[in-house]
Amino acid sequence: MAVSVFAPASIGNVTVGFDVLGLAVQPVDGSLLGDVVSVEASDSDRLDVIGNFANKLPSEPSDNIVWHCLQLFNQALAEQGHAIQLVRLTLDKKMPVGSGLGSSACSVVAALEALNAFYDKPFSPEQMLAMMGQMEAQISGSLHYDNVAPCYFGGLQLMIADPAIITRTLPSFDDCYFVMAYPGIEVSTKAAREVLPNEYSKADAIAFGQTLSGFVDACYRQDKQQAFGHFKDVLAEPYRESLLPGFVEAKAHLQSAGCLAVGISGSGPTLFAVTDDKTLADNAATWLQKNYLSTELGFVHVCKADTQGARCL
Ligand SMILES: Nc1ncnc2c1ncn2[C@@H]1O[C@H](COP(=O)(O)OP(=O)(O)OP(=O)(O)O)[C@@H](O)[C@H]1O
Ligand SMILES: N[C@@H](CCO)C(=O)O
Repeated sequence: MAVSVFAPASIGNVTVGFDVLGLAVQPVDGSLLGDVVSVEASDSDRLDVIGNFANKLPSEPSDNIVWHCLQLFNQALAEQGHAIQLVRLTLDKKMPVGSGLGSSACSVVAALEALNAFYDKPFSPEQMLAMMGQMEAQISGSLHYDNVAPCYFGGLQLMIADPAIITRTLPSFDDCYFVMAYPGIEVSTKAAREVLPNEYSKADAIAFGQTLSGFVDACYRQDKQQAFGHFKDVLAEPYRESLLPGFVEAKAHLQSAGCLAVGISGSGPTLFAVTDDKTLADNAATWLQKNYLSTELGFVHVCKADTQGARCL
C-alpha cells in the first residue's frame, strides 16, 4: 500500500533569527502549500516527478534530492540491520524552486518521513532530523535547519547549538496572519548566501543578539508589540534586498498600511507580511498580487502558522 506524506512551506530566518529560526505556514483557504511524496513497494527503485513545478527540477531523477534521500535512508537502514525493499517514489512538486519557501526542505522532509512511515518508523525524530539536515546541506551548500525543522515538526522552531537537541519549539503567534508573496522569479540559496559578508561588526553582533533574544522572550509572553516592534535583520536583509526587485517599496507600503512586520522569507524572493487583522491581511494580499509578482508563476497566500508539520495524507 502507498504511503503519502505532505510537508509544508516555511519561513526561514523569520527575519530576526538568521539560520536559527523558522516557522511552518499553511494557507487559511486549506490549500496544500508544500510537497507530497508517496512511497510504494515496486520491483525496482524508481522516482517519478509530477506537479506544477516538476519541470523546474533536474531532468535526471538521480539529480533530484528525493533520490539522494532514498540512498541515505537505505544506507541508514542497512547500518541498523534492516532488510531493504525496492520502492517507487512519486514526488508531487507543488513548490517553486529557489523561492525562499523552503522548497528543497519540503521535498527532503516529505521523502524521508514517507520512507520512515513506509518502514513503520525505524528512526526516531532526532535521527530523522539529522538526516534531513544532511540532505538540506548537500543542496544548499551549508548546514542550516531553519527550513527542515519547522517543516518536519511544525510551528516556530529555534535551533539550539546542542547537536543532541538541534531544535526547540517556541510558542508562536497563532492569531497572526502571514501573507506570503512569491514573485515568480528564482533566487538560489547558495547565491543569496554568497552576497553576505564573511565578518560582521561588533554593533551588528550586539544588535542581532538583542533582537533575537527580545523576540524569543516576546514569544513566551505572547507580546506582539515587542516581537514585531523591533523586527530587524542586520545580517542578511540589507545585503539581499538588491536581489529582490520591488522588495523595498513593498515593505514600505505594507508597513505604512499597518502590517506588524515585513521581511524576506528565507533567502527570498518570497516576501512575508505579518498582521493579526484578517481584513488587512486580505488587502495586503491583493496589493502584493498586483504590485510584487513579476511573472505568471508568482502567487500570494494568506497563511497562519502550521503547527502540525509533516503529516501522512
Ligand atoms: N526535489 C527538489 N526540490 C527542490 N530543489 C531540488 C530538488 N531536487 C533537486 N533540486 C535542486 O536543488 C537546488 C535547490 O536550490 P535552493 O536551495 O536555492 O532552492 P530551494 O530549496 O527551493 O530554496 P528555498 O529554501 O529558498 O525555497 C536547485 O538547483 C534544484 O534544481
Ligand atoms: N537561513 C537560510 C534559509 C534559506 O532558505 C538562508 O537565509 O540562507
